[in-house]
Amino acid sequence: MTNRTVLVLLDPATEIRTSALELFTIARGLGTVEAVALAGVGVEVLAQLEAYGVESVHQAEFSDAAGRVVTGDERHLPAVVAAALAAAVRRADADVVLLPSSFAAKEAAALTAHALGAGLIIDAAGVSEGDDGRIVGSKRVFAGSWDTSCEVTTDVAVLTVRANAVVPAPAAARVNTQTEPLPVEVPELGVTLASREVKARSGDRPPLEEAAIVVAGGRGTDGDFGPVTELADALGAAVGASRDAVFEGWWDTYVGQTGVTVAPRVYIGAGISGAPHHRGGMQASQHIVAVNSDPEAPIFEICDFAVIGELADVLPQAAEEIRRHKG
Ligand SMILES: Cc1cc2nc3c(=O)[nH]c(=O)nc-3n(C[C@H](O)[C@H](O)[C@H](O)COP(=O)(O)OP(=O)(O)OC[C@H]3O[C@@H](n4cnc5c(N)ncnc54)[C@H](O)[C@@H]3O)c2cc1C
Repeated sequence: MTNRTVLVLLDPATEIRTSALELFTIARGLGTVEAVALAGVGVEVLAQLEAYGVESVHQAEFSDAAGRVVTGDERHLPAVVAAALAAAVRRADADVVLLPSSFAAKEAAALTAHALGAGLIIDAAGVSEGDDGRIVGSKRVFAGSWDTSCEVTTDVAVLTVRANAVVPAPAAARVNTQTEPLPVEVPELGVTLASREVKARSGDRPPLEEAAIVVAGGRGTDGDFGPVTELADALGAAVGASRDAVFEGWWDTYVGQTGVTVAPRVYIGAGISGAPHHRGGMQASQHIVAVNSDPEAPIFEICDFAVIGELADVLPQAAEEIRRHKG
């Protein structure tokens, strides 16, 4: 491992999400880890940064061109986040910037790379060091049909990394994280932020995009998502659906090429045929389990574990067994 500095975006600064812990875990394998926060971090956040081996945190302090302090929601606009990241890279002489793969973070990553003349990889499923010491991002493309490795040839590499790329793990030893103010001038935006609403997460289920396990139901449920949600809750999984199931009004969010793209550790598709449009949004999953009553269903061609059977029989049995093991 060469002596490089890796910056990780920490947004929000008030809590540490699993996606940030995954990025810190990846960053430790690449070099010295530092975080960039869009506000001051609290004691609890600092304790987690110490546990994950983050040597320092650059706490952005925004001001406008006239020197007035900026503390509003515009701090989260991609152009403003990019200004903070670029300032942090210049100050820390950093080599790598890691961000999660949310839509806003991808835009911020592109703007940061543009400002720094850096190489950019979006939606990496893994980040490593190549034989020549350069940063390599691996990703699945073309609806999961190709695995690619991209080497960054510029001095600075900016990458957004998909959720579940690694299992988050604390550092072998805690560090004493230093906090440092990072003065950032908010750029000329050309837009005015009218409102920003952070959506409350529904129930106890993880968000579909980030979940380590996803259970999805299709037309084969015939409108009864009870067995799907029962298994999901036994596993602590997110619930998804096929587009047809959503168009029938049986669920609200669908997985697929025109829906949400997921790449969990385990994807369970129940009563889903595995049409190309659906596969495009889930084929990058690490393990695919399919439950279908038709032995000829196309989803069986891409799954790791196939269950031929009625989902109303199979899923409750699986949920029961999981609850028993947990108990
Ligand atoms: C432009 C475009 C974009 C699209 N984008 C998407 C997208 O992003 N995501 C998406 O999902 N779809 C998308 N679609 C639709 C897609 O092509 C398929 O029509 C859809 O995915 C099929 O949904 P399904 O698998 O639930 O239904 P079906 O194809 O009808 O499959 C149902 C399956 O359930 C099985 N089954 C039936 N009863 C049972 C039972 N009791 N127990 C177990 N199994 C059972 C059947 O054997 C069958 O395999 C798109 C289509 C178009 C035209």
